[in-house]
Amino acid sequence: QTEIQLWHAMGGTLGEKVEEIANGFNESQDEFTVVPTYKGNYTENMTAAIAAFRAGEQPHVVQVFEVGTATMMAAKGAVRPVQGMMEGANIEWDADAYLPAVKSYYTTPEGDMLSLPFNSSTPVMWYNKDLLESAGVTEVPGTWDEMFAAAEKLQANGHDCAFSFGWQSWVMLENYLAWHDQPVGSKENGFAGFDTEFQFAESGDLTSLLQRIADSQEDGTFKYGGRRGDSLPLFVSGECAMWMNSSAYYSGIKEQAEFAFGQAMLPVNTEARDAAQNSIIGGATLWVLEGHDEADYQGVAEFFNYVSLPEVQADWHQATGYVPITTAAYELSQEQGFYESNPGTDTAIKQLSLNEPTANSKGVRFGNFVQVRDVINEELEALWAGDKTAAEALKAAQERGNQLLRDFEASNG
Ligand SMILES: O=P(O)(O)OC[C@H](O)CO
Repeated sequence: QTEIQLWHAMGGTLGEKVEEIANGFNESQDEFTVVPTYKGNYTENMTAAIAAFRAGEQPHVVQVFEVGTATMMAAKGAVRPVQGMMEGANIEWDADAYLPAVKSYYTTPEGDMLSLPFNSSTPVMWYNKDLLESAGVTEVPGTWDEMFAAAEKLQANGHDCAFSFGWQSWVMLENYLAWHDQPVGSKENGFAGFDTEFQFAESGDLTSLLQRIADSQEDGTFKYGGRRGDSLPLFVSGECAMWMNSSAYYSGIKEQAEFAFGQAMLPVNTEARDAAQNSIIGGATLWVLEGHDEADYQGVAEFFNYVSLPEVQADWHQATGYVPITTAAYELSQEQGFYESNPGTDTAIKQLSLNEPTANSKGVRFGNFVQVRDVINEELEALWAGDKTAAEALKAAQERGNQLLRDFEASNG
């Protein structure tokens, strides 16, 4: 049997689920064996794969978060585009089966799919029903003013920490701007060319909101809990009543929370609850690396086809909170009554498709974005620590980010 190496970044229950999918594929045929290996978080996994490629020891498939898209696109010669691989393989495959909001993030301007959507998510607002109810918050906050009003009620009820969030650049900057139909950067957020510049520091309402959040640490309204999902314990322990982060924390929250929880759309920063645009995806896709025997790619293509099967996708979606990546998997989940039995679990997909995406809300594609995210993290941490104002932090992040964009452009044309 031919082994297909798959490097991924899914820890805990998500990792177990990846193993389950690989086993399912391995049992479905007898020519190929997919071997999944957990390589750490998204950045660590991507860095490991790039280093392995240079050493000629790369896996066939690597899971890369949406942030690494431009970097992978620029790695010509290292990456085998999925569209060509699938069409060249001996399988029946339909690129149109994938949800447009998901697929468009990973396609070339010519419409060719570069990597396989596997685990796509979007940030939602997780809330502790028990805490909100006992504080007399009868409606889940839909606007930022309502968030702060809920915080007052929680405090009056003796409860500090109204909210926290994780993946802060993704949730509070990239998605905040898409949700309010404002640009993160020029050139359609980088989709129309690498000669783009960041513009996020020019959003007056984002600046004021971040300052308001930083100031609200004083009375315990907001509590910063670290990067990525590091603040999950603040929510599942019941310390913070609301938590904005990926829909893909569903399995972790279900497993750990000893209270009734729900998920709702992100708050809007205006009086009008229905003013929201649409949120943008996150999560990751599967990229195929060059350098293996030609026959191996038939196995990769078969595995990708298996991963995309309605029943495999629907099960993955329902277990994890990642959105169903094909229309058929979404419809199957509806038919199975999953959303009726688990209210709120369609929040992510509804929020992603709330409106026809605009140039500001179809996604972001910036060079060196893994490094830019680090810069944004550092600057926002300076804001939470009280070392900078929101305006200073955003301005510094924008200037440092623009330098990274220019470096990327210089090395990739
Ligand atoms: O936790 P995930 O997998 O939904 O990913 C969150 C962010 O998109 C990562 O950039």
